[in-house]
Amino acid sequence: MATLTVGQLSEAELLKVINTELSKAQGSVDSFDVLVGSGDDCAVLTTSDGRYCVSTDVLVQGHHFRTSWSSAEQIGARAAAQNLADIAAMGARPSAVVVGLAMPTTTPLPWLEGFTRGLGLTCAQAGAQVVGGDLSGGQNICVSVCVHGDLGGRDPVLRTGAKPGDVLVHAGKLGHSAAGLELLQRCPDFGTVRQREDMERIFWRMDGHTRISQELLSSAFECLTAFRAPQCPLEYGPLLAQCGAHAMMDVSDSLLRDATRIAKASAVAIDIDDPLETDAFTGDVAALRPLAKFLGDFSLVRKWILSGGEDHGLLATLAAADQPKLKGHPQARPIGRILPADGLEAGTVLVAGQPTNLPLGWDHFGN
Ligand SMILES: Nc1ncnc2c1ncn2[C@@H]1O[C@H](COP(=O)(O)OP(=O)(O)OP(=O)(O)O)[C@@H](O)[C@H]1O
Ligand SMILES: Cc1ncc(C[n+]2csc(CCOP(=O)(O)O)c2C)c(N)n1
Ligand SMILES: [Mg+2]
Repeated sequence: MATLTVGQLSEAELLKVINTELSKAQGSVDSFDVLVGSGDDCAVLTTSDGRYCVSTDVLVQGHHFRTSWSSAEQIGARAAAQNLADIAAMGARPSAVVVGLAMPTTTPLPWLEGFTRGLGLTCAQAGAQVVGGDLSGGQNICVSVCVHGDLGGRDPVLRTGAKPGDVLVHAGKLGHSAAGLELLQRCPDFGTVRQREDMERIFWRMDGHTRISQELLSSAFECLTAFRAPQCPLEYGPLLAQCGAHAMMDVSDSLLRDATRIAKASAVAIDIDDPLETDAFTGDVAALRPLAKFLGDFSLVRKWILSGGEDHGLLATLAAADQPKLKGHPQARPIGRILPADGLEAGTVLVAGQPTNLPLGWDHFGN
């Protein structure tokens, strides 16, 4: 039997499909923030201290994802993850999400089910509930997510608070998503990969001479997964806030570009350690090196870490005296320091004390 497309169902029938997936995915969410959920003109929310963090992020087919590169579940998970990361970046806990979805009538119904499942499960894992949305037809798939967060009585951690003398800390992965993107751009066949072992024959087709090691398969699969559905360590947002973070944001465009944003907003300069010369980046370098070696260019590791985006780790600045509070939380590692702007333009970002000519990272309009 041919697969149904969304154009063969009415909007009300599609909403039933969506709600069935959401109730399966979200059964475990403790929804004390949600006074009225999906089904009316608005949801009604509450927070523990009367304040909300609110943010929205748009994902456009061909610009943020391709259906030939990622499964529907992964696209749903990515849509949730990059929004949830913005809430964590304020030091808050995500509570409720609304989702706008435009799609062509030819979209297979299982795609809608998978997308909803991926989004619902990723929100549920973060303790957030999908409380509504909107459906529309469109030429391409376009997703717009709006996320709300609860500060739990703490002050929000802004981009403006970095102080000279602070330590620059990052929690999460760096460079993985950019490496996954590079793999897909160089060889779109990687879009068909569902498990690690599927990669071996594709690497063989690319280069039958190189021995395909287990390290290469793991490295490539980890990067591909990070690109398709990034995993922000969301719990580090409130943790860093509790430890006294002065400034914070999630790294969406690149470490260099987003550090520049904090530096400009806080009127300071930032010096990032060289990823290839300091222990802080050992995990990222080890994961990225086999893939860079296969692609024949070890300098890609440095470029992916510094100029690659979309891992959605948390970049924060913290007084040096507060850094020991992060002991026992290994994902948060010091990767640099905040300098006074004197003698340097505010917003300057250095790498190992030197200006860098690496690309600043993603810009939708300036690339
Ligand atoms: N179209 C818009 N209208 C009004 N404000 C906007 C618009 N686009 C972005 N902004 C605001 O500009 C600020 C900077 O945006 P930026 O894209 O750096 O933030 P972000 O949402 O954290 O980015 P990312 O989506 O990459 O995580 C944010 O406060 C954002 O809400
Ligand atoms: C098909 C495809 N091509 C290129 C990219 C790379 N990309 C798109 S947006 C972005 C930065 C964050 O943007 P935003 O601030 O909008 O979240 C990056 C690195 C991709 N994800 N998918
Ligand atoms: Mg952000």
